[in-house]
Amino acid sequence: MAASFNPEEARVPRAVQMPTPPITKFKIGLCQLAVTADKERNIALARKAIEEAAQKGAQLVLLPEIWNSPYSNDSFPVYAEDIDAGSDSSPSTAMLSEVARLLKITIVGGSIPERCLDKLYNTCCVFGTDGKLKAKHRKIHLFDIDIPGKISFMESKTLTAGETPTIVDTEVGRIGIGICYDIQFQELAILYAARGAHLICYPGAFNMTTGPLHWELLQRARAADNQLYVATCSPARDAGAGYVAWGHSTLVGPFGEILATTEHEEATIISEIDYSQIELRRRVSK
Ligand SMILES: NC(=O)CCC(=O)C(=O)O
Repeated sequence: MAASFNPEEARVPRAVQMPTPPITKFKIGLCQLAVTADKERNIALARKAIEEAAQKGAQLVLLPEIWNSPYSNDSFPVYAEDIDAGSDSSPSTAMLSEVARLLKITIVGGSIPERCLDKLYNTCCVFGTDGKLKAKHRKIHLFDIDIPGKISFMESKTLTAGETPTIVDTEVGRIGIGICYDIQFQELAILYAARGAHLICYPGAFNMTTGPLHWELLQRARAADNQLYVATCSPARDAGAGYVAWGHSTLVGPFGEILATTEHEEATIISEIDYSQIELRRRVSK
């Protein structure tokens, strides 16, 4: 006998009570950076892009996954920084801290390879308007892929997986953090929504195989399912790199709508976030 299905019993309330954000409307800047093998240049370029975004009114700036180093297992150990050992050991995060403080903006600092004791992580640092480190997210789901003739990459060859979700209260609302492949795991986004996130930021470097298939789809799905904002930021595409990034940094609203996006070249997107849209979304479709 077929089991009967009662949609009323099956229905789970989706609308989660969210905390009142400190600000309802603000501009976000997504800096799609051209990453090179020259770390100092990468840091200088990131600084310039952040300053330009802030000049255009961005109160929150998001950087790409692995923006200070080429995205490769050979590079991760060479470019890795000890974030907890202070600014001398981590010029990349020292720069982020300084610009966040000087410009009084919140920075979700993409990710860099992090060295901690004998381990390496793919780590995102969040800085508040006072320049203080508010949170550190270590990529939980390492990207191991092998599609014959298309793409093969094993982050787990050099990196260790993070163990904890990261949700942080900032001057621009409650933000959940995921790094790239973390976006494939809906349960992480559900958890952030359940904990009252207004926005999930995913620095990410999808590639020429999975980018066209999944990048936009996943961002819109995470935003629409959880009725919140999703922001992503990729490195710009370098067709000559060992790993070719898809680009297409994007902001998606709580209805699953694309609010702003770009192609694959170096670019900074400035777009508005309006958290009253989350309430509206949750009122119209409980
Ligand atoms: N850097 C990454 O985690 C890439 C993830 C990706 O491309 C995917 O398909 O997922």
